[in-house]
Amino acid sequence: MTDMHCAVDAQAKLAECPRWDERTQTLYFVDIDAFILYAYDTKSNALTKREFTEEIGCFSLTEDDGFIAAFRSGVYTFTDFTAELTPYWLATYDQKTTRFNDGRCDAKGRFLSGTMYSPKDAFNGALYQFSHGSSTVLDQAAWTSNGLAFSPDSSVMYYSDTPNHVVYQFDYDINTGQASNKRVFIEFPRGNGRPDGAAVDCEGNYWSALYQGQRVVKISPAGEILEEHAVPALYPTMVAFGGPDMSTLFVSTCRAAHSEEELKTYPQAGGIFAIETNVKGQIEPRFAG
Ligand SMILES: O=C(O)[C@H](O)[C@@H](O)[C@H](O)[C@H](O)CS(=O)(=O)O
Repeated sequence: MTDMHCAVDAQAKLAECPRWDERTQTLYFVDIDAFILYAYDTKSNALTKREFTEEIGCFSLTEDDGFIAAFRSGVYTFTDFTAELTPYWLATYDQKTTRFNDGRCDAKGRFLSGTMYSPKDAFNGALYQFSHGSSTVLDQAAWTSNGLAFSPDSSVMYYSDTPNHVVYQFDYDINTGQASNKRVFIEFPRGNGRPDGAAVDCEGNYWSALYQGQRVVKISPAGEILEEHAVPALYPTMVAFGGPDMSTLFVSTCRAAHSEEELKTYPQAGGIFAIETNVKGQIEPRFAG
């Protein structure tokens, strides 16, 4: 396996939600705190951006090549990279303390996204599910919703609460969208990184970006750490599989959390890094409406 290299030197405040478009070989990602959605065309190396007026936490592509995205004020759709936003679900939570953070679609095209409750004095972070105009709260017991991912057969849903250093598993019924039997999948010791964004490969392994842990870990479905990969930044935030054969692992990173002294060691923090793996990732499901 090759070392991790910088694929996009974005210098982002908080790069997150890398998402591979297999149809166009484009890597999309956000800079949450700069209110930006980026598109990196891997064929031309062109990087384009769209600026919004609030934090964009995460997004999924749609079946008709549009976007559904979760912001601070709610969930919106847009038909292409530059199209105007159409409200899908407006926040019922307190926007002064809460915003959407991590999310993705399940295999039936339902969009799920969890919220980040910044005061961290109550477990107000919730996991929402959106489909055909309706919304459902699947869980409400987190500080920072993160690490949402699904097993290849959709029978297991993963969901992390970053500041509490834990990743949960749920049983997931892809036909009904119901999640049940919440249990701890893995807990990480304090002081050496905490589970941020994640992806599951085609073999069912859970790849987790360890925020403040300077690495990505590959974890078996049974919860055994199989591999660790160092990241040239202290704060990896999320991973995504992509590339011509879906075996490239992209890793987004946060720049703003580094000190000026740390940035001398990690000058490309805030970038998107990449490493070739010996497994294939799942193609991301698209929002069905
Ligand atoms: O990258 C993310 O998912 C969050 O937006 C980050 O801010 C990060 O996960 C969060 O800050 C971690 S924690 O809440 O400080 O533990």
